Amino acid sequence: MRHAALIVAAGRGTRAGGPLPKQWQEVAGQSVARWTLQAFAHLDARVLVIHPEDRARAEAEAAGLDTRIVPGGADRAASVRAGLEALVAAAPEAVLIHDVARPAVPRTVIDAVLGALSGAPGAAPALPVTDALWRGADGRVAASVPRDGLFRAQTPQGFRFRAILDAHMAHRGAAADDVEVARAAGLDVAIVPGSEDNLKITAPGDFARAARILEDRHGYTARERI
Ligand SMILES: Nc1ccn([C@@H]2O[C@H](COP(=O)(O)OP(=O)(O)OP(=O)(O)O)[C@@H](O)[C@H]2O)c(=O)n1
Ligand SMILES: C[C@](O)(CO)[C@H](O)COP(=O)(O)O
Repeated sequence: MRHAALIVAAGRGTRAGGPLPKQWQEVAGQSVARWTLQAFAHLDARVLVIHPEDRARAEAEAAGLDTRIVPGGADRAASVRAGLEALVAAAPEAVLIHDVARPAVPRTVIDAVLGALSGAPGAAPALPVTDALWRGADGRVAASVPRDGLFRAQTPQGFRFRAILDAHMAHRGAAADDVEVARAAGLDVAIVPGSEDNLKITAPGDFARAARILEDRHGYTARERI
């Protein structure tokens, strides 16, 4: 087996709100989690890391997508570690670590990350910051901040499997993402072009944005699909 997808889905989606954690809510006719798993259906293997209470729902959403489901941990890094450990026996050459909450990740982004791994042990998509940046204090602009060289990080963040497994096992403390863990272990991470479509559903308004992107891309509306 060559390329595996590790989808982290053990979060509770508190900022997004709603009756269920965001990954189990529906956008454009099916759950966020199913859209995300389908985006990686062409890879050789998939691991979905979940909260233990969500197993029945996860099994239903992953039906037919040849996905191993494993319990995650208290924070994102712990969930990634659980997913990496589940892949040890399969020993893929590369693993793409992705937020379940990014259901509209384009195929071009996935391909760019995989392609860049031939030249670096890590690769991740990002978008350059284009707006002016300020530091604020007490509701007032306190300073302008140079935006040169700043990027908005996305997932999937891809790595040679052994390298990121070792990096996660050695890592202590919190990490914003897997690039931070990789860099702490001395791994070089290439930046590849991200996409505005690859939004992370974080706040309630993001469901509608994700639905618009998926409906435009797939040529139907949620109503037609049902
Ligand atoms: N213990 C955790 C926490 C987060 N995640 C995953 O990490 C990704 C990015 O996290 P975020 O968007 O912050 O999701 P939540 O933690 O679910 O959101 P919130 O902070 O609003 O509760 C998500 O796919 C989430 O499911 C995870 O697998 N395990
Ligand atoms: C990994 C990540 O998606 C990169 O943008 C992000 O750091 C995780 O989400 P959070 O909102 O920072 O918890």
